[in-house]
Parts: sequence; structure tokens; C-alpha cells
Amino acid sequence: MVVEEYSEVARHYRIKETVGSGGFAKVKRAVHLPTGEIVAIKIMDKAALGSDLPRVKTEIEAMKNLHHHHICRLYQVIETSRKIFMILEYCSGGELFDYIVQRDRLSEGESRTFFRQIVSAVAYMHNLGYAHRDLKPENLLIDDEQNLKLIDFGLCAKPKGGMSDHLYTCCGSPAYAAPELIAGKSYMGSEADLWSMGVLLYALLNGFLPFDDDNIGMLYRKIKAGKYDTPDWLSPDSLILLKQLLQVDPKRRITVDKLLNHSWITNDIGVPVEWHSKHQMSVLDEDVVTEMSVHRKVSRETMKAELEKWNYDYLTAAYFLLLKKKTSGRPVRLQMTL
Ligand SMILES: COc1cc(O)cc(Nc2ccc(C(=O)Nc3ccccc3)c(OCCC[NH3+])c2)c1
Repeated sequence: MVVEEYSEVARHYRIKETVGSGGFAKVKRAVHLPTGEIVAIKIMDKAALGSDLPRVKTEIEAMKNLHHHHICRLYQVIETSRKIFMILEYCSGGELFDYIVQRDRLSEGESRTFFRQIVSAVAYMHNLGYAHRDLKPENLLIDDEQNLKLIDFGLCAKPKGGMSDHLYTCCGSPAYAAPELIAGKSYMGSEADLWSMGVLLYALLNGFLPFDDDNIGMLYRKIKAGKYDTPDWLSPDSLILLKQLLQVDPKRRITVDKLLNHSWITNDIGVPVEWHSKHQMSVLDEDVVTEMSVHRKVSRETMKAELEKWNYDYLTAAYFLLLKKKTSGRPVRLQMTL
């Protein structure tokens, strides 16, 4: 539903400083007043979006189906005459990109911990028929429990005919883009994601990119050649995995299902990556329903029926944020009128 300027947002949120701004969006930290929880609000100007508006709608629809502990959660969408607000999970640790830069490079063990979380999120997406298509350290944020959260699904695609359908739009960031994508050929989103994961793993282990050049033409040539330096700190197992991910021929490239129990992935940990979501949406949390129905002075059945519509309105936001309070061990309490 479309409401007037900022009214709906100001009613439930206290907007604070900007934590990021890109193309046609600005992301600000905010407080969800009824629960006191911190959120991130992505603010987009519909006029500035222009022909990109459908991409935002695609992302919002995708986010409503993607519920995973390593994917940043969408809590609420508010549309006014001029703006779209996406109320999102706040990731206090900032970007994985900055985390790597601050440490030069990560140890194999720490790279493995993070990479397993990325594999979990991507396997979940691919098994639901989605491809992200813009995987890079800037789109992986760290939360207050050192967990990675995948963000920015503006380019994610769910081809009509499922994952076998070929995609054409050339998108994402050049340094992470697969050879077939920059060659302008039709490509599989899932295969392109696996290439980007190879670039990501290389960046984790080395602190710099496998293919880099200030000249875009040179960069494209390096990507298509698929040749990269192998510093002497890389273990033989790391080299094997990088080779399987950074395969120029997408048909020879490893798939995410093969990654789940890959020897480098299970090294020192012993168990394969669990990709199923820890969030389950089918059963509503009883404590949260109780707090909300008492607070709203309606029966539990009425509150459950309202919540099960998953309108991504103020009720959905209150539900998710109360649930987050509960899982973080804080009291499941609403502080003010919803
Ligand atoms: C589904 O998740 C999405 C979708 C989307 O389109 C955009 C975002 N963007 C976000 C979400 C959260 C943050 C955030 O919490 N940032 C942050 C917090 C504390 C310190 C530093 C950063 C966000 O940050 C924007 C800058 C990251 N490049 C973007 C999530």
C-alpha cells in the first residue's frame, strides 16, 4: 500500500546515520521503536530509480522467499508516493571487504569459516532456484556474532524456466564476473555465482584479487585467460579448490552441491556444510504471538491469521524483531504502541 511521505516510517522508526550509499539507494541505521531493536533502512527514490524500479520489485519479491541465517533478512517494505523503504537486518560488523583489508589476508582456517557460510547461503539460494549474480566482499556483511550475511539482491535472478534457463543481462562487478558473462554469451546464473565464489575465496586467502587491472579491457583479457598468481602461502588443497572454482569453462566448473562436502571445506571441521535454513516460517513462535496479541488486544487466532499473510508491514516487522530478541536472549516485549 502507498502511504504519504515518511509518516509510516517515522511512526515506527527513529532514523539515524547513513551506513552506506550506492547507486540509487542510501542505507541508514535506525531504531525500531516498538521493540528498541536496531535495523538498517534502505531508502530509494522512485523517480531516481527510473527503469531500475522493476529490479527493486524483483529483489523485494525474492527477499520474501529467502529466509536463511546467512542472508540479510527483510523485515518490512514501506512505499510512499516518492520513496521505497526496505527495513533490513542490521549487520554491526560492517563489510567483509573491510575486515580482510584490515588484516591484509585471512588464515586458511578463518577463510574456511567464512567461506563455509557463503557456501551455505549460495547452496540455499541455488536450491530454491535463485542466483545472486553479484557476489563480492562488499555484499557480505558481518553481524554481531561474527556471522556473514549476504546482501543486495538487486541483481538476483530467478529465471522463469528455473536454473537451467540462460540469463543474458550483463551485470555485477567486473573483477568478480565470470568469463562467459563478460563474453556476452548466455550464461547460467548459478555457474557465474560459483566463479564469483572463487574470486571471493582468493580474496579471503590472499587479500588481493586474482584478476585486476585499471584498464577494463586488460581486466577482461585476464579473466578470460583465467590465469592468476599463486602466492607460496597457499596450501595445495586451497590451490585445488581455487582451480575447481576458477574454471573458465562453466561446464567444467564445480557446482555448489559438490562444494558442500569438498575436502578443503571439511578440513579440520569434519562435517559438510549445512545449507538448510535455521529460520522456519511455517510455524509461528507462540511467545511472540502472545506478546503481540495481548499488546494489540486481539485473540491469538486473529493475530496468527494476520501474521500468516506475511504482508511485510509493521506486523511482520514486529514479529521478526521480537523473534530476534527472543533468539538473542532478550525479553520478548513490545515497548510502545504498534
Ligand atoms: C536483503 O538484504 C539487503 C538487501 C539490499 O538490497 C541491501 C541491503 N543492504 C544493507 C543492509 C544492512 C547494512 C548494514 O547493516 N550496514 C552496516 C551496519 C553497521 C556498520 C557498517 C555497515 C548495509 O550497509 C550498507 C553498506 C554495506 N555495503 C546494507 C541488504
